Amino acid sequence: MTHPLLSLSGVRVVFGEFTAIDGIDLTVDEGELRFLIGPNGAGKTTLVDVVTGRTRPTSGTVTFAGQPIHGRGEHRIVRAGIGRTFQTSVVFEELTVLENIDLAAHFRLGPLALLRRRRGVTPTVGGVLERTGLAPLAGAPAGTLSHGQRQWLEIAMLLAQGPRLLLLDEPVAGMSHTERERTGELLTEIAADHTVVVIEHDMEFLRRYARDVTVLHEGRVLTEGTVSQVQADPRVQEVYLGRSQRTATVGDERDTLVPAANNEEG
Ligand SMILES: Nc1ncnc2c1ncn2[C@@H]1O[C@H](COP(=O)(O)OP(=O)(O)OP(=O)(O)O)[C@@H](O)[C@H]1O
Repeated sequence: MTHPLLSLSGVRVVFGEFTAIDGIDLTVDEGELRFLIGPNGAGKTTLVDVVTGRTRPTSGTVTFAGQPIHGRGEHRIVRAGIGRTFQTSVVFEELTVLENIDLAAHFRLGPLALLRRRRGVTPTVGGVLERTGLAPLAGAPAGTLSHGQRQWLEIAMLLAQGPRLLLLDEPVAGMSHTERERTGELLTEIAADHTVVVIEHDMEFLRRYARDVTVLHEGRVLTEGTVSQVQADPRVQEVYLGRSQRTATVGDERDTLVPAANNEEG
């Protein structure tokens, strides 16, 4: 039986005169790999900001593992077991891969744990290095990593904090084909023992690795379902294709959904 790990109920976020999130109800069950999609400005990042305590909801509730967490600060939410990556990198470039992961592992435990930090590779850090394929690069300064390796380092830093829920913001943006494949495999593997929510624009990646998808539009949940179901939904096509007809420029394929007829799985 599945249990909701994360529940949002009636969440609204208003910035001045602008309503970025307009009454969202959303449930993510323990063990899910959920993709969150939607055109630019749909409210995806704001939603993640609300869950992670970066933005306080104007109204509504957020419950994690049965506890209300809306209104808690970011550090407390990390300690409760929610971790996120950002669109922009947060690694310390001059520190090695190992040092970055080690710092992240101690961050959740608080300032005293950081001060008492021992030299060497703890079992947690060693396990994360192996899992993310970064073990051979443990001694390399983070500043020397490729774009893909840096993204894996950020995922490794999250894993080192031992979260139950990971929120990943566009993990394959800017990656090569090979790096995307490796990231897809890594996400699938991480989802075997974590709950994972991924914001992603890359539709090829979505078709390949997504199970359940929630589509946001103008601060609301437009629809939810499997990749095939949401691709076949005329409202989803309208939102994406309507938008791309109005604003897309040549080469801007980020938000283009392939129509259902082209969906091999459908
Ligand atoms: N601090 C803020 N103040 C005012 N408006 C904001 C603020 N943060 C976000 N917004 C607005 O809220 C809307 C939703 O933004 P959000 O970044 O959540 O969308 P998104 O779906 O993540 O888009 P993208 O795919 O472009 O990242 C946008 O119109 C954005 O301009």
